[in-house]
Amino acid sequence: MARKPLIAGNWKMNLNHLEAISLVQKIAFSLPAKYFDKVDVTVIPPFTDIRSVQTLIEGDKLLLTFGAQDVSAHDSGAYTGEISGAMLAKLGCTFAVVGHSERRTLHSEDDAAVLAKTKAALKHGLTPIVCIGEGLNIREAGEHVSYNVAQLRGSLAGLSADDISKVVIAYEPVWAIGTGRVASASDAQEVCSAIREELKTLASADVAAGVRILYGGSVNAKNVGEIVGQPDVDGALVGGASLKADEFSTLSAIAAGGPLP
Ligand SMILES: O=C[C@H](O)COP(=O)(O)O
Repeated sequence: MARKPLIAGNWKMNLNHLEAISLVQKIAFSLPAKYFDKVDVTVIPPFTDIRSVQTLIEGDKLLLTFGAQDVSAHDSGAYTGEISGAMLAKLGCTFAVVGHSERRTLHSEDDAAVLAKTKAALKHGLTPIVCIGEGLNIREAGEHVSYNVAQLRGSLAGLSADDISKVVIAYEPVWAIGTGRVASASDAQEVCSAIREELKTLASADVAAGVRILYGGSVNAKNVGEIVGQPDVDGALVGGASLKADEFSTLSAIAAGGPLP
């Protein structure tokens, strides 16, 4: 089954709302409509930028989509600091990242918490980008495949095949995030292929064939081509390189199969 590549730019805690507008304008300017037939491109700004990004994208009818870096497991109520899926959906978000390794590590989010957020995203019509990935110790012990499969099972536990068909999975080896140390294309393929195999068990072969699996970790315009050229890698979750308009547009164009902007 043909899967349209997805390039998602996770800005993390960078750029205020004015800087956000400027970056989205630059990306949109350098990626004309023809690219969007072959690649989906989304930006994932901080919560405080989302309204500005929405106004720009909807007002100018840009073909980019946007999403959030996290979503509350709760719908509403006394959860100071949290943002609900309903709020994000009302803002027009397409995606919500859940279980990013920085949330898992810095905010002690375990698979159960990630599952709850995945369910909340789905409930409100958002596409969860469910992140999994091993640390360096696991990789060096050669246990990365079983570790990622276990994290996948925990993060999707009990979801119906229909729900699983609506998620995006992002494989992000923690040792490759923000380090400049990118996994080799075959490393990425090994784990992404194991993820797809497990999705067959968790859902069905048809569902597994349709789910997009991204790689994340030091992706840039130089390495994206080889990575997304792997049979089970359907795009990238991009951190640092998504903050540079030229780099992000170029790597999105490469994922679309060209031509370069
Ligand atoms: O969400 C994105 C990933 O954490 C990758 O970040 P990076 O491209 O800066 O390594």
